[in-house]
Amino acid sequence: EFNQLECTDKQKDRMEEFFKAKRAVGEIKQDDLVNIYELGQGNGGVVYKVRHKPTDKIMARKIIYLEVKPALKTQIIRELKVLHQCNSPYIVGFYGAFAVEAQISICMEYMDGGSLDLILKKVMRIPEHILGKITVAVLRGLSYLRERHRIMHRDIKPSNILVNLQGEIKLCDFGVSAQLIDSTLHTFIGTRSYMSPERLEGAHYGIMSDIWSLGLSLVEMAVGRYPIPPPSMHDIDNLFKEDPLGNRSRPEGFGSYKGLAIFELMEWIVNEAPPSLPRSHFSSEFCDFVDRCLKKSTTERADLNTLLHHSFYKRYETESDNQEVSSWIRQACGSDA
Ligand SMILES: O=c1[nH]ccc2cc(O[C@H]3CCNC3)c(Cl)cc12
Repeated sequence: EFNQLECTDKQKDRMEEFFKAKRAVGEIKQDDLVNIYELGQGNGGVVYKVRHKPTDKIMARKIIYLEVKPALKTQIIRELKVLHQCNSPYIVGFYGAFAVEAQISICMEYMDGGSLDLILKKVMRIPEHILGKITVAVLRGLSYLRERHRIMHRDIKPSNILVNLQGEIKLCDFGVSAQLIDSTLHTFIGTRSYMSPERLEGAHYGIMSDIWSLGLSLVEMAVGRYPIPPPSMHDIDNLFKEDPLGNRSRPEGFGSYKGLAIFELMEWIVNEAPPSLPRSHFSSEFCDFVDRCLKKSTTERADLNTLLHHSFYKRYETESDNQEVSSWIRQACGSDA
């Protein structure tokens, strides 16, 4: 089910625990689930924290409303079954999927730390050593999807990277069902794009497009705001001005930052220079890592294997314990705001 070699003993134990819980749950029926509250929205669906009554198991349930012909709905459910084989410490667990009328439900492992976009809103910026651990998890998750399932993620961004209080970091919302992708392409709503220049131009795209999205996501989480158009040095000084009271309130004008309209953003990504990290606040390895991810030309951009040998990745791949991330997540979740 998953490559024994790549997992630490603790990761193996956790995977076995999940498989045990999944066997206890068995086939999920709509009437066995009760909604607790909404967790997030995205990719054409709403995600709820739910309880599976027969086992009292807490899960995340993504509901996608799709008015499609029954034949397509059956195809989507069949394609989603591949998720039963997606077992990795870096991919969020899958309990099952089912369809009722125009609703498709995807039931997944609940991650009690939430998604990184919501955490970012609370903590303003994510420190470099945490971003190093996030980079390791994302690259390993992308490698797993490519090596074992020959798929790319298609939607790498902070809101699709989930964390839990044990310090685990996992990917969700990757495009496993071709039909579901086709059926929800028109539902794009959003004010930002993590799509690579080649994808925005309608050219062929693949895993290299995920690498661009990772680079852009890392710059956003490091600086604390969506990095297009790139913040000026003045903006950076403002963003990093440690408030004397050390409180978390954002500098004035931050919240009211008027971003570009989505089309202008896409034009900027295609026509202007890519964003980069200010060397004044980050290590040269980190700056170099994101520069290699954010090359506009796919031939210059680093591929997955190059990044797995990059000094920034190497610096964080050794520590296998989640303790450091766990305590950071706990203080982030605990922080008021
Ligand atoms: O706990 C979760 N487990 C699985 C999935 C999931 C998805 C979530 O949000 C979606 C919507 C925005 N991006 C991902 C959120 Cl906020 C949480 C979870």
